[in-house]
Amino acid sequence: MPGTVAVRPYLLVLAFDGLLWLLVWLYVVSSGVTHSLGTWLTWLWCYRLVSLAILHHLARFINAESGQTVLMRWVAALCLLCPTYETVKTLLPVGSSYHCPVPDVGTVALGAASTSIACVLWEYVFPDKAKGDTVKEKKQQEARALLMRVVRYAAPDYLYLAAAFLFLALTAICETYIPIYIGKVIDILSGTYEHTSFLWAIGLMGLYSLGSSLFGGLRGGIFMCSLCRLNKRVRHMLFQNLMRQEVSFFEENKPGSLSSRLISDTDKMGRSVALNVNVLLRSLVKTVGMLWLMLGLSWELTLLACVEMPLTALLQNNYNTVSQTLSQQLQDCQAEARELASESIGAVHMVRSFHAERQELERYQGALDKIFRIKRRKGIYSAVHLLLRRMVTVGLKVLMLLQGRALISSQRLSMGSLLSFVLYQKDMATNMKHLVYIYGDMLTTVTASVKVFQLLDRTPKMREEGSLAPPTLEGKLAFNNVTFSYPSRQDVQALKDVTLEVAAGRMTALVGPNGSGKSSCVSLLQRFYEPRQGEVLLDGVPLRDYQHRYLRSKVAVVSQDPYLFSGSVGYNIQYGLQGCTEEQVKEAGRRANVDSFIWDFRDGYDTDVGECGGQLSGGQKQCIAIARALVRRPQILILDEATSCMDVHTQDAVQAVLNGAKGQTVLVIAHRLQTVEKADHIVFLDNGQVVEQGTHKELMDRKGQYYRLREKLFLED
Ligand SMILES: Nc1ncnc2c1ncn2[C@@H]1O[C@H](COP(=O)(O)OP(=O)(O)OP(=O)(O)O)[C@@H](O)[C@H]1O
Repeated sequence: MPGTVAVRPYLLVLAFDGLLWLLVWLYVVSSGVTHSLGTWLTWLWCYRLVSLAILHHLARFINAESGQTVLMRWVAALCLLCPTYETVKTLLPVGSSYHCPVPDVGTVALGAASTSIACVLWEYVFPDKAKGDTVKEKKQQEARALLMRVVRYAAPDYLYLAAAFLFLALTAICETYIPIYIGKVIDILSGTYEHTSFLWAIGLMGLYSLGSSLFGGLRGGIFMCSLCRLNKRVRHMLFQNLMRQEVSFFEENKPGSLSSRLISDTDKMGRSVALNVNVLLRSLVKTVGMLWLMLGLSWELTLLACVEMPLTALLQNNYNTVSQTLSQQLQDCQAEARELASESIGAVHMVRSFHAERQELERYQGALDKIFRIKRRKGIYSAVHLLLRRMVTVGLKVLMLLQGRALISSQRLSMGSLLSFVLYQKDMATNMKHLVYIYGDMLTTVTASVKVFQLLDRTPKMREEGSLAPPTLEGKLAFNNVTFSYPSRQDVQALKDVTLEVAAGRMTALVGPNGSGKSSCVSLLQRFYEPRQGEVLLDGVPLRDYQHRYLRSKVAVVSQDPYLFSGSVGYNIQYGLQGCTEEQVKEAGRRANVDSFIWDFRDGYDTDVGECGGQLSGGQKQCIAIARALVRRPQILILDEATSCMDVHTQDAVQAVLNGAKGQTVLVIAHRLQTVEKADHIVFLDNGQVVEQGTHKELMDRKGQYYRLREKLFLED
């Protein structure tokens, strides 16, 4: 509406509405009808609903294309404001003396003016264009869409919200009436004292104060409760969606920033939107009520008070633009500092052993300096803004007091009324400020919420899982001309046209120098990534055609540095398995040589492993990880240097168990010649390519790379 929408249709609708009112006034004056209040209100509602239908069609007729929605919204507000206002007025004590059957010209004009101002403000804050042209317009649209989305998420709590809004409105109404009674008390005290009037005024003032505190408390409590529920809901959805994402997503997004989105941003989003809506509604109810009461006291002073609004709005709008950019920068810098701190603290052993404390301190200091600079700029802008706003406020207050004095001298205003007015004006300025400020706050929230919603909307980049889950599986794996690059390093090929076979029920070893692509093969077998070209097959069928759950139950992987969750040893062994018995856990533990150390712990399998298994040695963690794989009785077992931290004795014991598994396909990556020698088939990888393959004897006889590099490849036993 502002600036871009033609004013003509609005003027035409207004003129037509004026005509309708004129007919009503003429009819009432000429017929001299008198109705009861209830009948009259029903009549007024019917009349305005009919007006709505007429004006709606008129608006459509005169403005077929642009600005339709805005115009329609304005027409609806214009028609319904008057009966709503009259209805509310009859419910309030001050309005109870009301008996005029038709709203006068002033009320109708005020209604039209308030509707227009409200619509301009609304369109200004939330423009309704399908496509925003400028960055600012796009941001405003985003804010609107976001608000609607948060409102949708809050929908299940509609009963709580309805109660909270009811109490909010009651609080605002009670607060609005307090200054009127303060003014009355002053007038009674400064004029001829009437005890009954004084008691009434004091009593009503107390009653309104009590009501505002009581309803305010109820409103706050209920809002908090629904806010907590909203937070819980959004966090649950976000975590659920994060869990669905592909592995490369977690390589590109650091855990620190993801958990920050999950915890602080969701909280900020819910809190800020809820608070904004809360303040917005309260300010709106109070502003309308106060405007009405202020007009009753003096229209000249009301006009002066209203001048403050556009000036403050202008200042606030400029400040919001700067503040929003700075807030976004601040948020990014804070996330960076948090990330840095958690990385350094998490890797404190590494930092200590490399004597890198100073370096880490400097990095953190750099991040803190950035935050400080942004905060300083924010502070300066805020101070200048505050100064300008104060100057406007004080200037207008002086003008108002001068006018107030003139009104009192001409006996058009009492001292008490001036006091009530000053109290209203102060409150009014705050409410106006809130109404304008909320827009800025909403935009600031967008920067936090947009990221939350981006994460909520993100669909995993892995192809959908298949539906295959055959009852029996042979266990034959094959790579057919597989070429693969990590998503975070697209330009480097980790695997180049790899073709290899892992025979069912046999043991195959992958060997090669560091960075040759062994672990990348394992990652593809786990379907953490998709090959860029070629296929990874299980029993001749592409891996992606199998159900995820099925694959996880048939293929178990043990890595060199297994992750243990905080909890007991038993919990870690049966992690992700449902219906696993204690006997099965212990049996797997026995086979994986967990027994060699578990009984030294007082609580046996109930011993807590500490955060990330920090209370266990590397070898012990590997034993538990092997037990975790064995308890699943997988058809295919993949060991990626899974015994590297174990002592020779433990390695031999575990290896004996693994070798003894009949019919199980085993793919092993190892740096011990003894392990590799025993494999039925050895695949030698170098620089992402298969260079040689065969049995140990065949490869030794060939005297190729395997033969030449074996001293470099294998550790001394
Ligand atoms: N997550 C990753 N993101 C990007 N590149 C990676 C990632 N993991 C490995 N690479 C790169 O892929 C290539 C193959 O690495 P891979 O880990 O498969 O080698 P490897 O043979 O298992 O080495 P090692 O014996 O040292 O474990 C290397 O160049 C490595 O830098």
